[in-house]
Amino acid sequence: MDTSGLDKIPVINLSQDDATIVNELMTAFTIIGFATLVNHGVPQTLRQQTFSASELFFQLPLSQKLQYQYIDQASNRGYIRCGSEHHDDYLDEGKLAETDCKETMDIGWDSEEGYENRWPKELPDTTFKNVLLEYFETMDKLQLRLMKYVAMGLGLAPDYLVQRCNGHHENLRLLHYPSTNASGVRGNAHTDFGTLTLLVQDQVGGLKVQRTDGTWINVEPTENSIIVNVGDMLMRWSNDKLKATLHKVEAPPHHGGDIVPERYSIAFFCNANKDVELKCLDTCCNGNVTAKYPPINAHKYITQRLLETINTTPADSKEDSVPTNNKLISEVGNSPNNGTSTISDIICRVCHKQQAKYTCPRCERPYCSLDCYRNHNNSTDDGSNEISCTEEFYKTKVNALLSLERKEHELESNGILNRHYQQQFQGIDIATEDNDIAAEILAEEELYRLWSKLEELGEDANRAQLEKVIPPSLRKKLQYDLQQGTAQQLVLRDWFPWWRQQLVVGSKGTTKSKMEKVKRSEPEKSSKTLDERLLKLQRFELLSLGRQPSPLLVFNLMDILYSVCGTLRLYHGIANAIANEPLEAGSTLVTASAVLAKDARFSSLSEVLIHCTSAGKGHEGGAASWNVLVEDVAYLVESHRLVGRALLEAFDILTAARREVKRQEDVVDKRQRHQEQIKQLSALRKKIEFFLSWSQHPEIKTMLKETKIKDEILSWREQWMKENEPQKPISPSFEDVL
Ligand SMILES: O=C(O)CCC(=O)C(=O)O
Ligand SMILES: [Fe+2]
Repeated sequence: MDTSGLDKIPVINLSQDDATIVNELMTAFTIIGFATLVNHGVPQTLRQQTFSASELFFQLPLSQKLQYQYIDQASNRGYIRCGSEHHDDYLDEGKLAETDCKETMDIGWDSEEGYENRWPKELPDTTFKNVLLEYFETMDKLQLRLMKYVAMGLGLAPDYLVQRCNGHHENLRLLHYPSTNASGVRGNAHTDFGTLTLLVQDQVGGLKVQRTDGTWINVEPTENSIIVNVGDMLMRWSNDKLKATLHKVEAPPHHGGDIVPERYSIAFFCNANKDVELKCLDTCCNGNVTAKYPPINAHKYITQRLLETINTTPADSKEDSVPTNNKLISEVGNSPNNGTSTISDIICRVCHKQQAKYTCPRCERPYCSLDCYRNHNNSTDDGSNEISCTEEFYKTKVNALLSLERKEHELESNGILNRHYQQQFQGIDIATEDNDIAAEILAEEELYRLWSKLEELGEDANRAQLEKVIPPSLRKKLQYDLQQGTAQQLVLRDWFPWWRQQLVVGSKGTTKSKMEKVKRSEPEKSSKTLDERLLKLQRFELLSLGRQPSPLLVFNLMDILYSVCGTLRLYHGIANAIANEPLEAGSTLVTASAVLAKDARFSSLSEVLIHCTSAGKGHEGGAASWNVLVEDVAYLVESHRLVGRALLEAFDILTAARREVKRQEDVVDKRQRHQEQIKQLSALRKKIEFFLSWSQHPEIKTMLKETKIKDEILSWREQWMKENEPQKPISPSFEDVL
């Protein structure tokens, strides 16, 4: 329906009779997806107390707020600093993505098992935690009341949606938009993800809702009203009958001076229960109306949307870094050196800090350094937001090239498949054939030039075309480079060990090594479904014939984790390991763990750690030295979720390796050997499964949390390093990359 004539969003009085409310609400939701609620029953004092709580929190120094930082999208709780959220889907044509100019604090249902709200110790419960919990409950009641009306309006039983939205799968978000010297966007245009959002705003204003003709309606602040809007989840559920409308926050035009004041708002995002399958409601797809969206699990949907939006690792490793959005004047309570930097067109459009020196040949985005070049993503011209530049693209190209090379080599070498692709290049004697060229590693600029040539070819380039673009001499160089790992590092997406991400987030006073500078972490598939997968694990008692879990197993677990960390580092994460080198990754994983490879048993901390100091051999050419990996293990073992994730990734690597062996079985006549490998891999998977279910046993969870195992490992490591010659990393080049 055309809303170009609409100049304000409808106001609905909730003290009317139900039938009238249903009618008005449905009209508002089907036309514009927004309404202003009055007489809603939420006490004015509670609203004021909640705003005061929010102010108290955001006025804390940044260093303190960062102690309560958002950890991950599955938990969806904690503080997110300015510049961490982006909404690239709805950019105006030709506009570059900018992060939102707001900081937020997210609070979930306080009694949810496995997730904890990050209550700031600096603020008394009476003025913060208790107030927010009361607000949470009050808003929950209001949303359930509204869901009843929505169900009635959609022709469903009144409690149909209530029953599916009463699981406290909600998220109370405090928002603070710091003062700014620039007019323009403070929060980019977006639709909300959930069912309904209940929003209250202070008197500064700036919220705008899009009309069908692309213009915007101002949502003026009014005392004591609540704005409600439809989110994508409800839009999908209702098959687009109810509209999730684009909205954004802009700095108001002027406020008597150059500086636009800070703004506070409070959003209560409501979602369907975690286990709800979101599929078109029966009353919304009948007759000749078909469902527009495929069914999806509610929790998965939200987590996925959050992953696309929130970057949990912006400049967080550096407390005092300038926020990525250039418009900030100051973050309240922050040091004055968080000041403005006026942007000109030649400021790097990736980090927004340095002067831009180069322009991406593909998207013409100015950037300052190789790092920024690697990190820049850009929406395509048609706004479809595919990652069209950088590593994804190059990776596809190089993979295409590699697979051609592979095929050829396989034929030449009589179908030998079970080999690392780097080994395949040994068939070509680079050093003797073309010594001069091969000896030097392909310069980065040269690689980029090559990439852009490849790009011109398009996705379906055939071998002849590739050969034309990549002359034989250059191919040798590229192969050599791949062999050396240099090109691989260029083509692989930056990967940062996810367990270290938590380290940067959490622990104050930890010595920060070079590795801990945060890079973009891998939003891995497995992490999205981590909790679902952990919950599905067989109970430990069932696997171990009713025996109680032995706490001594933790030493064997450490040996496995040591190997998992080394493998993931070496292969730049699970996604890459599985997609490109499942067999090699599987074999690294197994050989570097004495428990997996030799069924070894460790019975004390020092026994396993001494083993680790020498187990680097298992990671020949590996990604990090033993002391880094031992530190990795220390950070993993204190959380059953992190242990669970690491083991699940080990499990996935073994599964992928097994799949690869099976695939080869079809091609190569080596059935018996392959059958044995498959058996071994299956047995190893079982072993990992055993450790998985052990690590999620309630007693073990508590043990991991409460014992000082992390500290013991770290102090053992310090001591060992003092007493023994500090060992050099096995492969410093990988460390440098990290
Ligand atoms: O701050 C506001 O007024 C709007 C916030 C918003 O739209 C959101 O967080 O989804
Ligand atoms: Fe929103």
